[in-house]
Amino acid sequence: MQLELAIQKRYEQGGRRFALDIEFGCDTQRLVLLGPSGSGKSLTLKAIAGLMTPDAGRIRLGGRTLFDAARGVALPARARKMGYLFQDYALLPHLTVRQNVAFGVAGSRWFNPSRRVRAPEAERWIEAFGLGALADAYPHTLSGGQRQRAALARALAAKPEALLLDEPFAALDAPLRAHMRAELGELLAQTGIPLILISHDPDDATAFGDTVFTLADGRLARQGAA
Ligand SMILES: Nc1ncnc2c1ncn2[C@@H]1O[C@H](COP(=O)(O)OP(=O)(O)OP(=O)(O)O)[C@@H](O)[C@H]1O
Repeated sequence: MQLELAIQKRYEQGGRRFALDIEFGCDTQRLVLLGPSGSGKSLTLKAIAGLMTPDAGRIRLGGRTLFDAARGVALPARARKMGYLFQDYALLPHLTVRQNVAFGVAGSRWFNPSRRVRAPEAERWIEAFGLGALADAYPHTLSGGQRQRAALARALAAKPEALLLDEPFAALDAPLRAHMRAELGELLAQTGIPLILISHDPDDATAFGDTVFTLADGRLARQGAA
């Protein structure tokens, strides 16, 4: 993955100010952005996904210009084809695991997959994450780890250009966290899908940080973990 990013964004609201001013380049398959709460990690990830528009700068990924303020380029989020996973897993609560994963395959928010239909691409990921026995279950009946697996299956079923993960293991207990890290590592190696992961946890940098950048107060504080 070749990622070049240089973005600026200012917020001023109710007397609070935040200025994001980040610039880095990376050419490894896996990138981890570390930093304390409020350092600008989620904003940076959202800018890559197309969910936040910087005031200035540019973002290029794999030779594609996703954003270039000076040239008036800002690809819409859907055209960027990122598998973005929020902290809260973002499964659709009224759909079963199978329907949630199939929703990822269809890649359209207007598509309403039937409970009976089995899309081969969805079944592949349900299988890969060991979710077969839970395929007809609804998200509120699953454990944190099971929801995490279902959300990852859904994101990967859409064949994303890159997987963008926001604190993916924060809600899991320590043994499950280690297990999910290993599982995700294997899947990334098998599929070759690039990963950008943001976290507070230095163990995520050890596991996935081919390149690690540490942010502090909206800026790049250093290359590597603290
Ligand atoms: N829409 C917004 N309007 C105003 N300020 C915002 C907005 N979005 C984010 N911020 C501010 O930008 C700063 C960085 O936020 P960001 O979500 O990127 O932090 P983070 O490093 O991901 O933190 P955490 O680890 O807690 O998720 C915070 O101080 C936040 O309050």
